[in-house]
Amino acid sequence: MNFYSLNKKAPDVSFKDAVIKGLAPDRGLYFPKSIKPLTKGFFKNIEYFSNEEIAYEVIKQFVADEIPERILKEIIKETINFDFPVVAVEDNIATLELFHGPTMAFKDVGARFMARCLGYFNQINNTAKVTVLVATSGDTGGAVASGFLGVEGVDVVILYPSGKVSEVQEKQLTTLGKNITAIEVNGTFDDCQTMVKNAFLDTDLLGSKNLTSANSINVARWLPQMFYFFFAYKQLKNKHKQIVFSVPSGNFGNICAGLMAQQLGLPVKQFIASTNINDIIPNYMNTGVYQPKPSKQTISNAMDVGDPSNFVRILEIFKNNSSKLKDTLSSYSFTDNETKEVMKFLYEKCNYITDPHGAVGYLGLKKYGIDKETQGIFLETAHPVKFLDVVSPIITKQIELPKQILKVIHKEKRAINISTYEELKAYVLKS
Ligand SMILES: Cc1ncc(COP(=O)(O)O)c(C=O)c1O
Ligand SMILES: N[C@@H](CCOP(=O)(O)O)C(=O)O
Repeated sequence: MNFYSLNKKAPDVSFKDAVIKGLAPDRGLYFPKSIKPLTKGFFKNIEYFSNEEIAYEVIKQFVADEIPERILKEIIKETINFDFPVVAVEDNIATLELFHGPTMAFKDVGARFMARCLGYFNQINNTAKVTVLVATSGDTGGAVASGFLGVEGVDVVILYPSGKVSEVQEKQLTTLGKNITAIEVNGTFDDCQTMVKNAFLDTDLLGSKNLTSANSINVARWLPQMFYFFFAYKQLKNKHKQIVFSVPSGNFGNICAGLMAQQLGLPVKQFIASTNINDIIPNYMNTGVYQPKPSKQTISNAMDVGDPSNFVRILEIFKNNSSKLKDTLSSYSFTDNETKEVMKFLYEKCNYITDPHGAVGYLGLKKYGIDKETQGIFLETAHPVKFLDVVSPIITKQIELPKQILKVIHKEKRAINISTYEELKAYVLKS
């Protein structure tokens, strides 16, 4: 399968080249040339497929023959070797828990898949060292650090906004060492993301380094995020109800993967992009004007994004037809107070502890309105333990630290402080 740049000023590339480049030379995101729906038989029999078989069916057209079937199946097996349960929360509302992986956030799936694809391509090409640049508002960094730790021939540089990630998130991305370096940026997530994008245009860097991105910019990070929408569907007892997914959204890669799953034939009535007060897309849906803004700090910090990268991919799926987009996508924004109130409600009335991002997802379903003909599913995108300072006072009890967190929480943070792109460039050039 070939991929084209959404800026339409760069040549088409194969899956392998899209993964190795990350971003197209014209700064556009790559998008698949075609999307072929899966067969009716696949959906009819989905309950009888293992998660690995489902993931293989979903991804194979995009990877095509660039990774042999046996190796792709092995990559998938290693990527998704944990659970993705759908848990009932109240009548007609369930949550898809995406936090059972090594860093307890949904990013583990994309990061592990991409690390293995890149490792395979490096091995067959005998490529010189690759530098993976990644910007994080919280969870991508930890997942990429864990997914790429010790991968031969790959150095990872993670940029994160100083003082704007949780303690657990910071430990996950700053303590692993080896081929992983953390850069603490005096700025916002958007500043980090802009620095990463600038690096891809910098001829000095491109001349001396093989750079790629492990943000959802990269198709091997983004596309596997389709898998768990199918895993959720497989688990639904009543598949005749109308399905509504609410996806807590920041950079919009995850919801865009859900919309891709729908293009493959997954029967979803509506997607809801639920955001915190960083409301660029809710505003776009109301006004038709895309107006990026500096991001504001919230308790759902991983969604503090003021210029979501993937919205261009969403527009492309709908061929820029805003009425078709509105038929399928709704988007609502919620304040921190609303989020805290609903976290308390869910704990006290439904006996379910959400993290602040999942809580925003739940609020989205409530605002949309779920009746008895509908099955609402909100994505619980990270484990509440990643946000102890927010969650503990709300539920007024201690949460036990799981083994994944105990592994890093007492380790020493190591990060390089920078404020400008020039400092990043100097670091990458000398590394
Ligand atoms: C816990 C959590 N929820 C939601 C999001 C938003 O996801 P996306 O950036 O794909 O919209 C993130 C960021 O990746 C996250 O870490
Ligand atoms: N919310 C993200 C921001 C980066 O998103 P990505 O999916 O493009 O990597 C984070 O947690 O870092």
